[in-house]
Amino acid sequence: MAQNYQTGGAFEEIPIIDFTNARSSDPALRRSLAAEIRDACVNVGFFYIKNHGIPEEVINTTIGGAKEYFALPLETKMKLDIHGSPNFKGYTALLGENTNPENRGDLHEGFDLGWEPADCTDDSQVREDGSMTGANVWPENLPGFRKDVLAYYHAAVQLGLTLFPLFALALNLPENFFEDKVTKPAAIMRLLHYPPQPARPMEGVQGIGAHTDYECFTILWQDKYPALQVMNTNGKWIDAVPIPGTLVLNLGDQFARWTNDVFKSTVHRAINASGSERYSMPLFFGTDYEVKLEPIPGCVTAENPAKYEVATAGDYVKSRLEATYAHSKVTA
Ligand SMILES: O=C(O)CCC(=O)C(=O)O
Ligand SMILES: [Fe+2]
Repeated sequence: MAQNYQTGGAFEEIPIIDFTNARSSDPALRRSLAAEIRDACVNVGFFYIKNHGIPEEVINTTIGGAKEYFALPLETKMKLDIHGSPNFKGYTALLGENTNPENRGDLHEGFDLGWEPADCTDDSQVREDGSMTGANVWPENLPGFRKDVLAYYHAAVQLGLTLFPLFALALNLPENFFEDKVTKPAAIMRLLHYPPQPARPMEGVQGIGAHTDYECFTILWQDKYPALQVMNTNGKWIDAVPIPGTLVLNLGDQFARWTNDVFKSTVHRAINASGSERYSMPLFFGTDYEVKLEPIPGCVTAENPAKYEVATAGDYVKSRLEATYAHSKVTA
């Protein structure tokens, strides 16, 4: 059935959506929340989640661990260099990543991990179901770091799983439409540290260059220092100012491809001009590796003909990650 996805003009602000009713047993409340989500996804591609349900304590402990980790000597951190990882896990040094090919490198350092059980202490339980999965790597001599980071990872994954039925409703699909497509979600989490941008930054260097995310959606925690900016359809940068107690959600390219751009994957960047050290934690929520991103029913119409080649979700993300890290790859 053809659907009418009305889009408004260029957005000037990012909506705040209250998730108190996300798990309500009342279908009318879930539907009303889905309608708000739909508006945000069709017009903005970004929204804040209020009452997201992840305890502050879990967030604070994980960020405390991130600060300790990034304070380690560079030499120690480089032992887990992401360029030595077959599955994009481990440490990215300053300028080690280049999200916008027109730039020269991103002024942040990062630590990347994927799924493993919350209480994992060895690698025997690691899942092997696509080339981005497989063992995480962990720093030595940081007691509690693995457990603390995994506590946030699993809380954010649970929040992500709550979102899929709402996205399905937002697309006028049955609530369980995505259920069999996220049985072992390819969710990649990053800890990010942005040093203050110098007053006169090197040309082509930003905290993170203008880009779209690669997966279905990203759940982002950001600290109190403003840096994130989102581009509206007029090419104007809109500040995604930190709002205490909220998370930022943005859609990525998997969803844009899957919905034939009915859901927007919006360009964004971060520039830390605050003068302070800034920390953030994105969790990129992809579907199962082998899911084919074929246009979702109702998203291809005479007015909105198919725009994308069908790709496998995992292959698509992998090719984008390879391009991101290629600029600093050390070849033997
Ligand atoms: O740190 C931020 O605010 C944004 C991070 C981001 O866009 C990303 O990692 O893809
Ligand atoms: Fe991003």
